[in-house]
Amino acid sequence: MNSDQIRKLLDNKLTILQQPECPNIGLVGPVRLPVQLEDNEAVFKWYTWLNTGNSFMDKNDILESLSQADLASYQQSSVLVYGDFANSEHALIRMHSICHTGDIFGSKRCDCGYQLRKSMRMIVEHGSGALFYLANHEGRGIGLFSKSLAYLLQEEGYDTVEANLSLGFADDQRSYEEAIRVLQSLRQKPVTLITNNPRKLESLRERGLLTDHHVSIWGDVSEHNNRYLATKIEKSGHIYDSLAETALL
Ligand SMILES: Nc1nc2c(ncn2[C@@H]2O[C@H](COP(=O)(O)OP(=O)(O)OP(=O)(O)O)[C@@H](O)[C@H]2O)c(=O)[nH]1
Repeated sequence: MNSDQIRKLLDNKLTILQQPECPNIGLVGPVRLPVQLEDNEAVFKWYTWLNTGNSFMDKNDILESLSQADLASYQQSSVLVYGDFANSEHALIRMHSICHTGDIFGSKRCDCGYQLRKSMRMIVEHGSGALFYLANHEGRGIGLFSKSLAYLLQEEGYDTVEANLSLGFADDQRSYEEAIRVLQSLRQKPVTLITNNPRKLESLRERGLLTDHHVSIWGDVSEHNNRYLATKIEKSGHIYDSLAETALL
């Protein structure tokens, strides 16, 4: 197959998202993705995206530069879409920040792995929604290497916020801008966010993308993560509600 044929095959699965004064984003999908969620199999529509870092990159530029771009060294974010996400009246979404230790290894030092699996089940049970998996958010945006250093400081008594600050970072370095652009390309109606984090809510609210409520997600509390969770509430302003109260008791 020659390169023209390859381009033709991929053409309608690759979309360029353009916005004034922002780099183009190449969005690929949907790719059919059957996923095992405990006893149930759910079929998601999976999209990945690439911030081209160059506002003039088009589909051809992206395809032509792929093999030289070393994309494996710079992880890409993606989104799992479920149901009739574009048109449904009510859709649940989760903006999930990557957590190598919690999501992949099942680390008990945080609640990330629990939140990832739980929110996927919630979206499927709800019938329509999307889980954004944000690959440049590791350690609240400080990266995996720095997160391991932060963990060592935490073992010496620092809390999550103090450890980030001591390494020269802000408490939370994350931006939701890219994910919001992708969200807007997939759905125009407001969404309900699964989160306890007021900064996530504010990022979407200021764009008029939110319904007037959110769904909280607390759980998997243990001796290993109770200080981490308490710091979220006490220092990062995570919303303490009846679900938090029950989970953290
Ligand atoms: N710096 C740092 N990051 C951590 C630590 N534990 C977990 N994380 C990161 O914290 C982030 C948690 O992401 P989320 O669960 O999406 O976000 P959240 O701010 O807790 O908000 P919600 O879960 O939506 O309420 C992930 O990027 C983890 O890698 C830690 O001890 N230090």
